[in-house]
Amino acid sequence: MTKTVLVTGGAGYVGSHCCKAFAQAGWKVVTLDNLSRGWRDAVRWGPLIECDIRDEERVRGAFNLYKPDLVAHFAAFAYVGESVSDPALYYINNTSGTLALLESMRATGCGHLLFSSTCASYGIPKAVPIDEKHPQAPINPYGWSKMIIERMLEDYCRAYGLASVSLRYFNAAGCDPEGEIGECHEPETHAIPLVIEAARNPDRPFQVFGTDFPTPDGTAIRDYTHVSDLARAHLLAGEMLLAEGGTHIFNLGTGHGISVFELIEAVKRVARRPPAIRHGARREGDPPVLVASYERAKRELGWTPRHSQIDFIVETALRWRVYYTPR
Ligand SMILES: NC(=O)c1ccc[n+]([C@@H]2O[C@H](COP(=O)([O-])OP(=O)(O)OC[C@H]3O[C@@H](n4cnc5c(N)ncnc54)[C@H](O)[C@@H]3O)[C@@H](O)[C@H]2O)c1
Ligand SMILES: O=c1ccn([C@@H]2O[C@H](COP(=O)(O)OP(=O)(O)O[C@H]3O[C@H](CO)[C@H](O)[C@H](O)[C@H]3O)[C@@H](O)[C@H]2O)c(=O)[nH]1
Repeated sequence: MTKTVLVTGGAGYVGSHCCKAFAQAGWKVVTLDNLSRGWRDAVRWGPLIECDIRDEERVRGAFNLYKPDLVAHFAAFAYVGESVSDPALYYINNTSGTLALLESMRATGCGHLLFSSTCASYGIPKAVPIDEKHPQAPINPYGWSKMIIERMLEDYCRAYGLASVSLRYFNAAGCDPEGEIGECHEPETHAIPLVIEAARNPDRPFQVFGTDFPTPDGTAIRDYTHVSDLARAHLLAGEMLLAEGGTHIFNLGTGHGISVFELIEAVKRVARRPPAIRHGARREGDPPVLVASYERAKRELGWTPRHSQIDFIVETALRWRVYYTPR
């Protein structure tokens, strides 16, 4: 029988790629998004319910109508800097919003959830690669707003039987290889789209946030993971969850770090143009190195990244930027 997934935040970057992956695997997909930071035209694989996750009456109506087997919960705000200047926004939208969603699930008998967590919940790592047993010590309200949700999910499992998987993404990167959807944040703060922009437009140079990190080339190292690989992990996690239940946590990364200078070189190679660059100060709260161990996802989900070579990430992001961006 066809299974149904309700995707909160499905009009956003990672959520829309997941909608595509589930639809391609034969699932019925329903998106629930208030379009506060998402895009109507990214919703291509099923209906859009334009609604806030905190609007419990309408959310419960959607659950009663579509009777989803699984919820994939992406809806959140995700700007670290904004979370520092306006933490209330993050605790209200992310943490309290998720609590409202959990209550709607409980009221309507939906018992399976995939949750977008983040490597930001680890804070400054004590050792890399980071595995799931590494202590969580967020250094900003965004990370806290997500870590508290992981805790809620454990308690909801113990008391009410809610089954969940928290997926701690490292840096989501790249765009749909078929060019149907891509990354559109406004404002864009992520490194890859900004370096690409700097290669296309010398008037918009890319500012390197810190060249004095304790790394081989002095710039910060991140684990860029192709968004289509993340999407496939959600599908595998959803199937596992329906079969096994329980509370699970998985890192999603590649185990391979790329420095900001290496990223700039990759864009130069792929775009065949040198991006305009400025060297700037470190951004507050940026750890020097964030690299995942994804051994648990490999072992328990059978997941390994397939599309996360940096040149392919840049190629797909560039293709989207050139052909598909204007909205
Ligand atoms: N992009 C990354 O590198 C990254 C890394 C780690 C974790 N995450 C997490 O993954 C998820 C998706 O991130 P993204 O980059 O796709 O963000 P995004 O902003 O592109 O998408 C988020 C979507 O959620 C919607 N939304 C926000 N608040 C809502 C609410 N209250 N009700 C209904 N819809 C709401 C927005 O309109 C948007 O469409 C987030 O939870 C984020 O914290 C992202
Ligand atoms: O203009 C810029 C933007 C970024 N960077 C650098 O590029 C790297 C990647 O930065 P991003 O902003 O693309 O990504 P982050 O690693 O800061 O953030 C990602 O990981 C976070 C957890 O730390 C959150 O989960 C967030 O949602 C997710 O995008 C960092 O070293 C950053 O300092 C620059 O040098 N210049």
